[in-house]
Amino acid sequence: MHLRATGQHQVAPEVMRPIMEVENVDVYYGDFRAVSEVNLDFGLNEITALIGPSGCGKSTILRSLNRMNDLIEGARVEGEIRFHGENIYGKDVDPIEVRRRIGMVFQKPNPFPKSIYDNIAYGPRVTGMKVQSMDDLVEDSLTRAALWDEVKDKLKQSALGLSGGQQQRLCIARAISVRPDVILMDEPCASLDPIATMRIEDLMQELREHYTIVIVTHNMQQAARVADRTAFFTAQPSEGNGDRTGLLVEYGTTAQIFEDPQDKRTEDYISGRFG
Ligand SMILES: Nc1ncnc2c1ncn2[C@@H]1O[C@H](COP(=O)(O)OP(=O)(O)OP(=O)(O)O)[C@@H](O)[C@H]1O
Repeated sequence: MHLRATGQHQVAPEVMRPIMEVENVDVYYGDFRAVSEVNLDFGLNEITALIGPSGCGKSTILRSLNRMNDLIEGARVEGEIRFHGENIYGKDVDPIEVRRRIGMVFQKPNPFPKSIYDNIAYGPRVTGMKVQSMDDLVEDSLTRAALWDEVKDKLKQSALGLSGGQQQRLCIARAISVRPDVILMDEPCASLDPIATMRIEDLMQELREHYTIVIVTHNMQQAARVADRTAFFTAQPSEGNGDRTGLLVEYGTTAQIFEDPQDKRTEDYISGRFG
């Protein structure tokens, strides 16, 4: 039995307008090759889901998209990842600027132990962004993250007093505040209840009007609901030392991946026979 793809993906254009291109990418942790030869484009204003069994390298690839892996000792990316045509690993590229333009939201909401207002204002301040009115920027970011109405009367209160779902929307607002083009989400709903999860999924559909989203999810129904395109990864023993290396098996529109998978490994995974 296949999951039916039910989300906005049905309108995914056949011809993608790529904003990011991943070309022949291998990612290593020391000598260990965690993922191998990934080729993948991300379409402008699309939601792309990365799915696959545990350990296949989804988070590793996601972190390489905004040079977050730079912060992990021993991590190394080979190949090219282009953003608006420019290699983000190029010699003169500032990784801080890369992370501003390609923001990230993590599995566990991680607001700063500061006020709601300061959580949003922090990024623009430390990056020296020119801001006409910080109040307006805070309101705009919280509105875009569908949180403004719930917090507008308590902006000076600690962000840690918010519910998990609100904290995650705050983290999305924080990512938005520095005006990124792309938002990477690493299992953003993993710690949330079904209602909070639904709010984030609805929010993602609103955000894709203005942003490109790449989401790692364990939840295939979620990929089927939200993503325009889906990439299925798996991990296979590599020759020699028995390590398992992640690889991209199949990439297509979400409808194609879930309803007409071309590779048996994809079919087995989405039909629950594996993983
Ligand atoms: N910081 C690290 N140092 C060394 N190895 C790592 C590190 N992070 C991940 N790995 C290894 O890289 C491989 C891919 O891990 P990764 O977390 O990217 O997979 P994943 O598909 O996101 O898994 P999960 O779904 O369980 O989160 C695994 O073998 C993992 O053990």
